[in-house]
Amino acid sequence: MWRTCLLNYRGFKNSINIHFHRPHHQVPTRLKFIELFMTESAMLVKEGDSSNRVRPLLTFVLGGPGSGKGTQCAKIAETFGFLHLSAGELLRKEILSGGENGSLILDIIKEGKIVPSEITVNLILREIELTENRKVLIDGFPRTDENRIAFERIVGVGPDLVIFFDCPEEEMVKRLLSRNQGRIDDNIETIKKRLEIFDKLNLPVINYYSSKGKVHKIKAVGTTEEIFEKVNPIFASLSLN
Ligand SMILES: Nc1ncnc2c1ncn2[C@@H]1O[C@H](COP(=O)(O)OP(=O)(O)OP(=O)(O)O)[C@@H](O)[C@H]1O
Ligand SMILES: O=c1ccn([C@@H]2O[C@H](COP(=O)(O)O)[C@@H](O)[C@H]2O)c(=O)[nH]1
Ligand SMILES: [Mg+2]
Repeated sequence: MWRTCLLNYRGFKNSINIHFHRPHHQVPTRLKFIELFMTESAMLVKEGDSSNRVRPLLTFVLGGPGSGKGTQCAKIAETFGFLHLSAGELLRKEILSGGENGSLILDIIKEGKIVPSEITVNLILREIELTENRKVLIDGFPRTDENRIAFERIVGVGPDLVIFFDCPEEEMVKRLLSRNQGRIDDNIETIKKRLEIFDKLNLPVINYYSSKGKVHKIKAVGTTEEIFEKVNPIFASLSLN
């Protein structure tokens, strides 16, 4: 049995209808996902409801270890209804679930190094495929230019915006050493390595997105609430409904 799907693509100037015709049993999630992601500004237009984005609004949230990415993402998610995906958390879950890459991931995290892109991108992709939420925060990814390129290759698009929490090293170290969540990488030896990797590999990613005009840099000092006061207007100014 064949099925015809209609996608109304609304660009900045024009609107076109795209018809997909394919066997009913061949509607795999990945294909659906590629369709959904085929364009930066694709919108599914239901009659009387233009608020239903096809492609999720993607936000990358970056910053050094302990800069407060997770803390602020939780507040953004709660206030603005985003799905919060922490790449580090997905990798830690993969270790705990005894997945096939678990021991490799554990060894890499202990050293503060970066997990191969394919593994992380596929974990993120799986979560995006599972959710109906069209507003997604990706916390702590991409960590390297290679991560960034792999994401764009596999997913087909980049972020709509990037938040960069800029925090002094000594503040980050202080926060990490008092986090007390039993993380294997929250010890001073691994923290030093994570900071080095951040400077060497993650700052170039931030610079890349800055050159594209996508980065909102937030000075991440002060209380959680003070920092959120700087974050809030960025999301409040987006048309999220
Ligand atoms: N503004 C703040 N002032 C003081 N402590 C904070 C602040 N924001 C977060 N923290 C605390 O600092 C620690 C690190 O914060 P968080 O986990 O949000 O950082 P992160 O950027 O996600 O770190 P990582 O990269 O290691 O996952 C946590 O214990 C958190 O409660
Ligand atoms: O995209 C990613 C994200 C994380 N890692 C590894 O996990 C740890 C912890 O990440 P947090 O964001 O601090 O929770 C990080 O130091 C890396 O080792 C990764 O490889 N790729
Ligand atoms: Mg975190």
